[in-house]
Amino acid sequence: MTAVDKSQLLILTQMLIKAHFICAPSVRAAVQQFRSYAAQKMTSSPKRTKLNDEERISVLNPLKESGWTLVEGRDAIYKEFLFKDFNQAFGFMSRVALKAEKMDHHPEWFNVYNKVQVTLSTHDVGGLSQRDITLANFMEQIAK
Ligand SMILES: C[C@H](O)[C@H](O)[C@H]1CNC2=NC(N)=NC(=O)C2=N1
Repeated sequence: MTAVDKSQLLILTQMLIKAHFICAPSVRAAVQQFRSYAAQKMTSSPKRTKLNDEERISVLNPLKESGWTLVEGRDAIYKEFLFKDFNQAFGFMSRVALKAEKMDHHPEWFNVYNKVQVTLSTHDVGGLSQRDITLANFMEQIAK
């Protein structure tokens, strides 16, 4: 390596170090933002498109066995949950509410004392989507 090469290399290295210190915090913030956006998309935001015929059979049948029914005259599913008392019912609703907010997908529901009646449908697409299935399965998990 010639002397000129060495000094050029030194200047370039110094520039890179400077650039790194100037850019690093904002780049790191952007990378962090992208990561959490991607994580959110992957973990808690299934697609908001109508279920196709195949999906209807594979994902709806298990829910039907757990007491979910198809709503008449509307592409939605329904279930009535019964708890020991209001405390249990409201605890259930609180946990579902946090999940719903995370998913940006909200149940239609009605509560009196120990009873919670739930209807799930995706208004944006005018029918059932994977989000309804995910939320219904979450309710099944925590109602046990
Ligand atoms: C603007 C906002 O993303 C939409 O209104 C979301 C909110 N929560 C929702 N919840 C339900 N159940 N269906 C939706 O289509 C829906 N859309």
